[in-house]
Amino acid sequence: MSKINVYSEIGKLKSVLVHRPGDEVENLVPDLLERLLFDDIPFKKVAIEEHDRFTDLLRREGVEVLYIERLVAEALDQNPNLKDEFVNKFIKEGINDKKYTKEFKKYLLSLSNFEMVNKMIAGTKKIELGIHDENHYPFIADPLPNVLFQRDPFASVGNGVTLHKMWSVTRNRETLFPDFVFKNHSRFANDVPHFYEREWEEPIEGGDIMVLNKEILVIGVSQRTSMKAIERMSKEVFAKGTYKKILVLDLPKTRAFMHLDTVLTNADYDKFIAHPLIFDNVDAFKIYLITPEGKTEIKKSLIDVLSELVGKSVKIIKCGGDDEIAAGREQWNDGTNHLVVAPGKVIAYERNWVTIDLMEKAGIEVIKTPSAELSRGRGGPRCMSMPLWREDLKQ
Ligand SMILES: NC(=[NH2+])NCCC[C@H](N)C(=O)O
Repeated sequence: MSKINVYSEIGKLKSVLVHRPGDEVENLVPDLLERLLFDDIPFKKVAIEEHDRFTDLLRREGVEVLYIERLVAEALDQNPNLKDEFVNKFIKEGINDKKYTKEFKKYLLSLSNFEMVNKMIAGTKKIELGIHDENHYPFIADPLPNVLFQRDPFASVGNGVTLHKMWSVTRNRETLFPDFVFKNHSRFANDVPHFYEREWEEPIEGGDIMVLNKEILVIGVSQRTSMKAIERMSKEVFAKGTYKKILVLDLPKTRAFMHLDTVLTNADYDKFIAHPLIFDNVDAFKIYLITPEGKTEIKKSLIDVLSELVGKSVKIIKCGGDDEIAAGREQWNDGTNHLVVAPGKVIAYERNWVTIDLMEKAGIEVIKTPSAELSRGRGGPRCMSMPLWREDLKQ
């Protein structure tokens, strides 16, 4: 039996991967925010409460919630012989000053597997190891606050996964975790085809990958994902998967278009949520179709192309509606970024009430989840989750 089954964005969600926020959010200071790609410092206690609420809502929908930190620890428990190599790899990629390698390794190995994985995510300060030196940089290894966004380091595509080369140095270590889990955890090992590898050169992130159905993917070329990466991935999915077409949206390369899912998401067979930016910029981006025969530019409007691909006339719900202030505010707080739990049923940040109202009027059922602290990292319910199993769609 296959271990991953994600052939759409909307099929009933059965199993999802997340990360419960931990000490990493208390290892953020203003000077580090820009480099670590986190926009503010969340209040840890409330961020955890909000996240627990989010996962409770998922469980109520009958979804199995898995935690990346637990899966990595379990994979290490199951394969004690691989621990040394895993720790060496983490240190090699994460240590800020090689001269502390020995101390840092000794420290990590003194922890239980679960504590160690959480520590790798939380970051380690020099003072925790009793180190005081002339270099005032406080961390032996930086925190990884964006592990919260399990959408990005890998993506489930059909029965396989793409393991990503991340655009930023700060996020690249995050992919060590899913890479280890898919290769070694007994639930997945040797049974999940890889359509991309973290060692490959060109960047690609999961927020840009939309699984439209069994044969079509929609992928954004964005600040984070390059055309070359998509072309390389296309060869693998065409050869090893069920895929026949990739629709590529070549978006403007700005932070507002950080990932495709910050401006466009699917909510039902024929419904998408989009930010006005995507329509205001239609002339600024090109649309391509990649098939096994090659890449061609498509000179049609996005709505027409999507309607053709899903075989129905597509309706777009505008994030923030026609009020440009509401649109700007709600997109900033991930108003376009919903997790679909079943066709026409989504989990959304409750603060984005203008967009929620428009979705409800369009017949979408919206489950609201709190977001005062979670939204400070610039990611919504879709960014915080990676589906591992969705029921297949009745076409
Ligand atoms: N799929 C997404 N939109 N993820 C959002 C990631 C946000 C994160 N702070 C970053 O800059 O990488």
